[in-house]
Amino acid sequence: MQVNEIFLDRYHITALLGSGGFGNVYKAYDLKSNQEFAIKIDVKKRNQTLVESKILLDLQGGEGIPKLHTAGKYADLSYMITELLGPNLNTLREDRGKKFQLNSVVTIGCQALDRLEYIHSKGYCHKDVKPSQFLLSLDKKKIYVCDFGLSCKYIYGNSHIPFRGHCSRVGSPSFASLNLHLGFQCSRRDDLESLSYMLILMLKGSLPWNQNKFEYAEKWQSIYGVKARMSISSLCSGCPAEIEKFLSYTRELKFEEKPDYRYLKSLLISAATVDYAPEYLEWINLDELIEIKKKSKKHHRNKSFAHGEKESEENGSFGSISSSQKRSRRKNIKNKTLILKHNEGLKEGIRKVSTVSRLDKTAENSSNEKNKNSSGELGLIVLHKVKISMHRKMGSEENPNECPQITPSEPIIRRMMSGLHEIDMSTTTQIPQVDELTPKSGLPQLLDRKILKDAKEKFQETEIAPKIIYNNYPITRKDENDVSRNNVSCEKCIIY
Ligand SMILES: Nc1ncnc2c1ncn2[C@@H]1O[C@H](COP(=O)(O)OP(=O)(O)OP(=O)(O)O)[C@@H](O)[C@H]1O
Repeated sequence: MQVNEIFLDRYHITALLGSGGFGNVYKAYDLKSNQEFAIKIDVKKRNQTLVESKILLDLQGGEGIPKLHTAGKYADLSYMITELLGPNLNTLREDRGKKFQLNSVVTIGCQALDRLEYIHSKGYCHKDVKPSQFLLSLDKKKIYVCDFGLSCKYIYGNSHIPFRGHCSRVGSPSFASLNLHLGFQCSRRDDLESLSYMLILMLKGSLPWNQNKFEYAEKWQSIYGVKARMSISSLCSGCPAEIEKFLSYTRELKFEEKPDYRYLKSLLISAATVDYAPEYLEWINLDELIEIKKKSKKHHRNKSFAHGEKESEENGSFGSISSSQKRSRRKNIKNKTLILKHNEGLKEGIRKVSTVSRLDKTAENSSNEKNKNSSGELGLIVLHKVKISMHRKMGSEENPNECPQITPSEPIIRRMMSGLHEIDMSTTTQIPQVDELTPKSGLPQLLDRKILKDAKEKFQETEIAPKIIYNNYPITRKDENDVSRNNVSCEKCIIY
């Protein structure tokens, strides 16, 4: 196939987009529909593209999965025609000085996790996770995953495939998990370990085992030697600590274990800088980002309406809070305070808690944006840093009306202490009740000294960072430095 040829009497080949182990991918203009497509042609004549198109068909409908237009055989070549996408992350990385900014890596990582979770939910492992398999959408705002040529089923019906050794090693050795190097059967964990290496590469600009050029025959062995010997901390040196945790977690997963995608995502979010904006990608300018956020807010609002939630449409309204509270909220933004404030209308629990946080200029703009449009519902808040801590005391003698922090109710603390990983704050039973949060009630009855003491010890002696989920938004991060005398433990959260 050559550029300028007409394929199937219909597709004018306009450029070669990429070529890999199995075939070439071309950009083509469809003379019939006047649309552009990507055509993958199996130059090795092994029908690999047909196999891939069947997997892609199974995955259709998932976010960030390229739409399959058609597939078939032409002479002895198999081909697959899909939605045209933008550049892959590896080309982009090379063009941008080999690295991406931390916050871009967080967005890429979160979206890649979503894509992998979706693929896994369909019973497949991708098996070749690396930056060149992740493509940007044409507007460069979203990450797609492509190339299912090596993908395989890990689950049939409800049964996980059995563990097997002595498997042939395929894919890219640079991103292969240690278990793939050892010839172990691929399962979900391997995709995630590969994703860890991809994140490290995007943050650091190189991987230690790629310093030397190895011959293909010795590549798997030589790379394994470096990868297996190197400690996780040296491999992740220069990266946020969360990346180290990310890699450790993925390496510790058992063959059949279902990965905790939410936990991994919350690690990434915690690694971001304070001014992180969801969906941030360094090549998108700020105006576009605000547009994306507005759209997602609108989407969320529509969803809230669909669930029958009442919403104030008044501009500048914060739901049911009073004008003095609005003023104080604005003041807090101005004063750069980081406070989770409660208001009088706590009957609806955490939904009525207004979050005030001033992080930086971007965050402030976003806060104002939110002030104009949203109902003050926590799930809608973007770019806000929130502190949720377990306080013995609510308010203070001098200012009893001030309620600087939320006190999780006893069941929440108990669940945290029992080592439970997730605390779902979106269900009413777990939302702190009015009485517990009313400053006048003084010490919340349920939080007795013993519970606080035990919880404190538990948090200090272990590395447990319980996840607080609100409306499916993971909002957790344990902040070890923030354990003050009166606090049991503090969770620094980013709600996104
Ligand atoms: N839908 C698409 N739109 C635009 N470019 C694409 C598309 N699909 C693939 N490409 C480009 O072609 C490259 C190779 O595609 P793909 O990974 O599917 O082929 P492959 O032969 O399996 O490659 P490899 O052996 O390197 O994994 C991608 O990295 C990407 O840059």
